Amino acid sequence: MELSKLASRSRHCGLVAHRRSSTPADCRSHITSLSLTDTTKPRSLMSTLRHDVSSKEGRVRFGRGVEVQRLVKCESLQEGQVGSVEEKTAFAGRLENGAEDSRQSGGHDDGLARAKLAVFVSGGGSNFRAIHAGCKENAIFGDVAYVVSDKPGCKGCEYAIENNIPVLAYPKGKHAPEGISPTELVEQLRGAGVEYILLAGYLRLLPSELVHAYPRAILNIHPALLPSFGGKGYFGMKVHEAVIRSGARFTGATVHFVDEKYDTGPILAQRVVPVRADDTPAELASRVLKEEHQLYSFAVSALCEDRIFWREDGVPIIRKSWDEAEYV
Ligand SMILES: Nc1nc2c(c(=O)[nH]1)N[C@@H](CN(C=O)c1ccc(C(=O)N[C@@H](CCC(=O)O)C(=O)O)cc1)CN2
Ligand SMILES: NCC(=O)N[C@@H]1O[C@H](COP(=O)([O-])[O-])[C@@H](O)[C@H]1O
Repeated sequence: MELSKLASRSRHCGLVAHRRSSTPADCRSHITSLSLTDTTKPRSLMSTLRHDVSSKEGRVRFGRGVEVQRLVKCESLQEGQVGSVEEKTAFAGRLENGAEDSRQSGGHDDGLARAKLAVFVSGGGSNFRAIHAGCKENAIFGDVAYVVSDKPGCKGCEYAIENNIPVLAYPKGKHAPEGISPTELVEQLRGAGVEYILLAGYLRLLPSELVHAYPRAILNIHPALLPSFGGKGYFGMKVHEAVIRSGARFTGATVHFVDEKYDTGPILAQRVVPVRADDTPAELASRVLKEEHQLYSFAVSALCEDRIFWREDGVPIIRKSWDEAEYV
């Protein structure tokens, strides 16, 4: 799709090219537009771009749908040197057939579609309920399309059913004899157009098929400051018991992207919670849980609005707005 056509359809087509002080002030920039086919995958497009924009200069980000990234070259620079660029990008894939009326896009005036979410739970589901409330109040530009659980009788699943959200049982087990296979799980979620997966107190290891099917699109909330107090065996009250036993003066909550192992994926956001000398695990858990609800909603809101960019070293960072990074 030609850039000009896309520009007319998306509000995100404003180009923001920041010149570094080292770049000659007389730098004139011209835009090299990229023609784009609908089948272009953001990743291949970005890797194509990346070799054009030297890694120290370019910051690329992955959003939903197909991204159009414009390469700004400063002609007055030395041959081969590229001025630093930080560009807004446009997302062809999420535009709703040129939706003009912002109401069609759930209150956002840029014609983008709300993200479809799947939330994985195993217990009470308070983080899930906080996310769901955020979606209903439009604090999160998304909708919970599915709940997945290894314990379909848990309170989180009861809440889903009360709110007409379909529940999938995964994996098959004593609490879920009707559980589906990893392949069926991927097919169901992909088939329903789910774009992001949110683990919220889910206590099983996600299968690698799912992790690979959703690169940079699965988040987890952990009730401690990773990488401390994480990994196999660290879940629920066990985490807070370990924190208190260790004598740590601070704990907190972590939102991270999910990889194939427990709690080792890239950290996206954290909040600190002081530990009190006389804390019981339950008292500490309660204070941390309050922070989790706020932090997770904040992070999921950024995810659904494509306000996460990835630093060259692989650290994801939330943008408070298009022009301002917020390292939380
Ligand atoms: N592929 C991934 N799957 C999951 C991750 C992850 O980071 N990558 N995070 C966990 C959530 N989690 C911590 O945040 C976590 C959950 C459970 C365990 C654990 O030790 N589980 C026990 C079984 C517990 C039970 O079934 O009652 C175990 O595996 O022996 C550690 C960390 C969710 N999945
Ligand atoms: N390692 C995973 C883990 O311990 N997750 C934790 O389980 C609790 C679930 O509460 P919820 O079901 O009320 O959201 C939350 O504190 C969450 O951080």
